[in-house]
Amino acid sequence: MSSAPFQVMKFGGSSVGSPRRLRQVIELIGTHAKQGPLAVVVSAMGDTTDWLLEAAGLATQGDLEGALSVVARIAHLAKTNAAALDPARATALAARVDSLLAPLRQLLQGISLTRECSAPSRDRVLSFGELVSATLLAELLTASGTEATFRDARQLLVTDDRFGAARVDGALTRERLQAAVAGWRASVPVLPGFIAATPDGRTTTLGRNGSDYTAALVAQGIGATEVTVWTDVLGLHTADPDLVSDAYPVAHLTHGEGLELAAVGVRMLHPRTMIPLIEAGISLRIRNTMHPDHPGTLIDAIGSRDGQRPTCIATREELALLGIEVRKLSDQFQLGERVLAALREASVTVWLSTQSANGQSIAVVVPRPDLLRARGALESELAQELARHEVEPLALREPVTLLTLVAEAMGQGANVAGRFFGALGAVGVNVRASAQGASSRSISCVVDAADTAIAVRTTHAAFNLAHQQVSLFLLGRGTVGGQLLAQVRAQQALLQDKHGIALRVVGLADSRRALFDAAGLPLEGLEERLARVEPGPEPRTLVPLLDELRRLPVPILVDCTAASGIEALYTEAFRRGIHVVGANKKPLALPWDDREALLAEARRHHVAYHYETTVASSLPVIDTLANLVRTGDTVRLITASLSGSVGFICNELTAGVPLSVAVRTARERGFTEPDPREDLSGTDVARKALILARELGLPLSLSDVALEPFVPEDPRPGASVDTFLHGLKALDAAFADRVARCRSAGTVLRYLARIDPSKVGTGSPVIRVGPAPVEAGQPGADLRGSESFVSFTTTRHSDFPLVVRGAGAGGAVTASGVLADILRISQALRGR
Ligand SMILES: NC(=O)C1=CN([C@@H]2O[C@H](COP(=O)(O)OP(=O)(O)OC[C@H]3O[C@@H](n4cnc5c(N)ncnc54)[C@H](O)[C@@H]3O)[C@@H](O)[C@H]2O)C=CC1
Ligand SMILES: N[C@@H](CC=O)C(=O)O
Repeated sequence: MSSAPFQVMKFGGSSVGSPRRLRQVIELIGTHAKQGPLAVVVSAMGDTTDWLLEAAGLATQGDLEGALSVVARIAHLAKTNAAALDPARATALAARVDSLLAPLRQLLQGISLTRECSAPSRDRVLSFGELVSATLLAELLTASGTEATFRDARQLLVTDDRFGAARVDGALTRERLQAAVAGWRASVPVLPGFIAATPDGRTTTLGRNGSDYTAALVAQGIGATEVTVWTDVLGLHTADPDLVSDAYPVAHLTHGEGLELAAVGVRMLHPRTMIPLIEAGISLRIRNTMHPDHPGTLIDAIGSRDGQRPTCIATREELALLGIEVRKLSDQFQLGERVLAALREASVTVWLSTQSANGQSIAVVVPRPDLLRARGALESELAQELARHEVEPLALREPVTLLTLVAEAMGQGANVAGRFFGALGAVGVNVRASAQGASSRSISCVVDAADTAIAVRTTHAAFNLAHQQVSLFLLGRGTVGGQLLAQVRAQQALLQDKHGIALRVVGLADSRRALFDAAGLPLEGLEERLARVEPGPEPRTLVPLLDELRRLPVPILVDCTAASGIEALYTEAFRRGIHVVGANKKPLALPWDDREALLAEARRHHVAYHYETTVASSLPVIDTLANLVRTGDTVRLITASLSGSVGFICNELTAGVPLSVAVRTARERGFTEPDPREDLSGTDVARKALILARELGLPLSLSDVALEPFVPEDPRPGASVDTFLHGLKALDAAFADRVARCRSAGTVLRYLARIDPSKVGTGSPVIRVGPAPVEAGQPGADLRGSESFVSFTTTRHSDFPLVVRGAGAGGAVTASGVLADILRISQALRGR
């Protein structure tokens, strides 16, 4: 017979709750039993424990019939499961279930007569769930070819008589288990979890996670090396997967981390379970019955094998925060000591307590259901001080959530607390209390319950995700917005894998409709989905959506509209800590004071406002200029062809294309503004030139620009774009003539901007925008298609101006510039 050490496997209620799961359990046990000695601990099937409580409750109310119908439900589940696994012996197994439950029926009858369910009776009632499942599992295993024997835990685990949460007599339990184990190698022992007995044989229960505790005690008693808890998840996750979709199973944890997580309320672990394992150096594995090949989580003395040490985020909800503060400075009160003693006396669990450095105030976090008791205990303890107004009335906050980060390396690096609180602060979560104790493995804080999901998601991302999540709210789904969506779709995976940036489009709006989902909008078919949204009332506001956006990681409002007045929305965004990336020039062409106020608002709230594409699309014009200025160069002159659309039209005209056709083509190719009159009037170029001049610090406004339009002003300004385009035919001949004159003079027609800072204070315009014949060989003469160019003559670049040149308009290039601005923000914020 093998002398190899035992393994212990524990199966929870869900693992044995249905024929399908039960079949997997039997297969698993069969496989593992062949590999070495095995002991099995099992919980009650499915919801049986809840049903038993229900039956006890009904019996206590005198409703025996109701109680017995619940027992029938329990019996039915057990019989159905057994019959499905061993149909040949279905009748015998059903009889077995009935005989096992017969004492329960009698017990409930007694309870219904006395209308009293004492704590010992309640424990006896509850014990039937595990007794039935362990008995059936042993029989089904044997029938399947794995020799197994039911072993009654009540003869092995000895406890005191605190019914409901009995305390185990470790020494006596170990003694009994050591004596029993010798007979366990020939046949797999199957023990009911959760139940034990007093030395005189009265049934007790072990409280929350009792079956895991049974498994740990059995493992310690029989000298096992490993306990596997089989459950329905892939292991212990970095955070509650219901709250964080990115949470992932942790491969390895140390015993210390496991204990810490158990202590702060991670449901899968309990401190009582961890202690025998730690004492005896036993590893704990958490694995999924449905995925037996997945290694799950291993918790042992070593922890991480590969340097990967994710931080687990644990939450404990349904708590209340009580604050007590002494009004005057005194060392008489011993406040903390008295508060904790009073709560202990009142049997109130304290999940967190934190005192001010001088001990004058203390905050305690208690279970919400115990709040009244806790409050009563404290008010009675401090009655005299409260009456004398030496202590402030108790401050109360509920519901709150305790959020704890656990990682072995937590205390070993600088700025863990900074990252933790910084991440929470960035999404507007107010930390109500915090504690980092002697343990270097955890740091906790208390947040309002309403903030639980955002707090967990944010800290999880800040500590665990190799990538930075970025939340985009896109305004505009036209030429630029549509291309941007396509580029995000195409680049998303690469950006996440190679650059650690996870772009998530959470909102999309056009001029009439909006879609928003904090979890991220699926990009496939998104524009079509927006188009199907019923338009909202006019005028509409997007501000409530900004309130949602601000709570997401790295929130960015992306403006791909040409809307006027949108600066009001930017201001609201800045105030909420939301960054803005804009292709829209209008907010930057506001009167000087308004533009300054807008930028100041962004600075005040420490958010970025990037607008590289407002001048010459994705060409690096603003960035280049900013670098020249920042590095101390002096810009003497800027000459530029700033309009990709008008540049394109000039080239088409030169090639003999009529003006009306050239404008239509420019529009079709996405080079023009939504209203091409903005281009042809020169207004769009004037805005761009103004944006550049202002980057130089010149406090100019649009009215300061000396502007000569490319096309004479439309005599019908209110006309539709189509009517305007149609009317352009009338100008075809004049433009053909203009171009011919240029050609015969050896020049090409261009539309240029000139910014000359030396003109400041001279009375001559600093900014000039207008058509100009350009001689061959001069900058701009050889521009092709929608090319733009900007030439900076500076102190350092005096002989040979610094020239930026390339496509200056178009949906795809502009969108790529917008995306680059988004990535600039994302990269700057990575790891924060
Ligand atoms: N097309 C180009 O080559 C370049 C364009 N830009 C700028 O990009 C912006 C967008 O241009 P396009 O995409 O060509 O325009 P577009 O007309 O194709 O699209 C504009 C979009 O904005 C939406 N919109 C309008 N007002 C809105 C509001 N208040 N809220 C939400 N959505 C609103 C419209 O419904 C439409 O979906 C403009 O400001 C333009 O100056 C900048 C550089 C180059
Ligand atoms: N209408 C603009 C597009 C970019 O701003 C242009 O043609 O330059």
